[in-house]
Amino acid sequence: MIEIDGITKLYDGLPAVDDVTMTVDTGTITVIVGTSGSGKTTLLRMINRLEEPTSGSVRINGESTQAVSPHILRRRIGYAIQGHGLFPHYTVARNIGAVPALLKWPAQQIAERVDQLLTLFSMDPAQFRDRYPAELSGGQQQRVGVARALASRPDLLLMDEPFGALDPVIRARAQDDLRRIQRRLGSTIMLVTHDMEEAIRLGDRVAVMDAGRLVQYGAPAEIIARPVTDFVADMVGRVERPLRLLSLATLSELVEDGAAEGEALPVDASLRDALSACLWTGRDAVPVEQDGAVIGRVTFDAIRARARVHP
Ligand SMILES: Nc1ncnc2c1ncn2[C@@H]1O[C@H](COP(=O)(O)OP(=O)(O)OP(=O)(O)O)[C@@H](O)[C@H]1O
Repeated sequence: MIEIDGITKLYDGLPAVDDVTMTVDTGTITVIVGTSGSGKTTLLRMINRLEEPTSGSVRINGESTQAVSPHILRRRIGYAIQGHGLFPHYTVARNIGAVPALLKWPAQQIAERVDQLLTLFSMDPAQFRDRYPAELSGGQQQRVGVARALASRPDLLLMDEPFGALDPVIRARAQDDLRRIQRRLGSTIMLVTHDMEEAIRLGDRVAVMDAGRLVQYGAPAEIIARPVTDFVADMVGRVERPLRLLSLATLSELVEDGAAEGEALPVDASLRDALSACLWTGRDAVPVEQDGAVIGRVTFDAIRARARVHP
């Protein structure tokens, strides 16, 4: 568990981060979202002490970050940034194994970990482990950057706009990969973005920052349905609220007995996908499949009822 208690950072007497208190549960993704200059990066960098707080404290699994020297702390906390920050003269394997090597893991264990992570990120180890960063695509470099940050099984992974440089298709895939890998490894992740769509897609919890303050902290559905300030409502996008809610729910919630025409959608597709399929093909319902067999349908009416946000 990460406990951030009354943390503040002043630059020239002005607060970049203003008295933020929040708790992050182990094994979850927390996304910090806000406009430019709202203090997201400064908050993140105070957790691994790349910035020292003016006041307040951070505890990781009960231990104050001030009780550990910064360079030891940073070996325990993974850090991934936009543009990946890979060492250009190291191979992929050496980049990923950099922190385990500092921690003096045996070579065999490092090699196994490198191959395991490359495989998790859908990169064939035999093909990629000996390449240099310049021999990878942008999306592959970004995946190696995240693999490197996860290599030593850190207590916590901090990610600052990790997907900022990627095109929308690769970005969506990178988000799905991260989610899948985080679930698999049980990692605790804090991720900064200015993109509410990304926050909702990735976050178990979303922390909205405005002018250095934490204005709302909750599950994505709660932020969408009950924004506490106009600023949060604007960040969510008032018009898009029902669509965002639908993107959080899967067909499994609304599947019912009965037949429907046309191509089936998988039971773990989002209700937003089902709505889109209904609108695109003019259907009142779509069939739902699981393991290759149709198990029922989801109706347009049920989706519409589910999307209503009660004021
Ligand atoms: N080293 C510094 N010296 C002075 N002011 C700083 C410094 N670093 C950040 N700031 C100021 O602190 C505020 C918060 O910056 P921060 O980088 O944390 O915001 P952010 O939400 O991450 O923004 P962005 O999305 O643009 O990266 C800004 O007003 C910024 O100008």
